[in-house]
Amino acid sequence: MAGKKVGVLALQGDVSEHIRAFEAALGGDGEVVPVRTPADLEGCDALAIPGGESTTLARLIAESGLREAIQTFKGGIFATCAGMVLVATEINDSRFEPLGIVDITIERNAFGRQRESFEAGLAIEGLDEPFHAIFIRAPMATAAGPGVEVLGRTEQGIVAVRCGKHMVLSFHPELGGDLRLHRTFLEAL
Ligand SMILES: NC(=O)CC[C@H](N)C(=O)O
Repeated sequence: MAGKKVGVLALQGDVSEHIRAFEAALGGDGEVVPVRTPADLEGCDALAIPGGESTTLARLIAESGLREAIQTFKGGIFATCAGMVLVATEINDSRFEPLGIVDITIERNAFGRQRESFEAGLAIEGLDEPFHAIFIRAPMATAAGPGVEVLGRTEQGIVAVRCGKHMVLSFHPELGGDLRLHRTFLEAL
């Protein structure tokens, strides 16, 4: 994973947390850059799409001209929470079209009002110890296509998947200081 360049979509959401987490995971070997335009994405090996508000992010992605640039991006995508909604092929919200990059069907805010926010020790495929996962108004996947590997689920549904170089998570690994998933992602680039 030497010398990788990671872009973090910097239009809305918890951008600085993602930048800090990837800087820590790279440990000085590589660089992390904010992505606001298609030109910023050029030369990146990966793009992180942070949590935030997916309806707003979808609008800002379209306005910045990044929609097509992300759809044709050859690197790995690390999508969390609202990012998970955005990369999906299908969502239960007709207000915007997701990017259609990872073959998953998404239910937004899937855990209901009483559980807007919760934390859970989650078993994840490939990790020896459970991952302390922080969920904030999280989506979940109700279905995953044939090319998609399910890495983790709760009683309600799928919360972590991989698809080629992409890693897609309902929760927020950029909060909490556990960088195992960042490292797994970077190693596969
Ligand atoms: N923390 C988050 O990213 C929440 C995502 C939000 N519920 C959405 O669908 O946009």
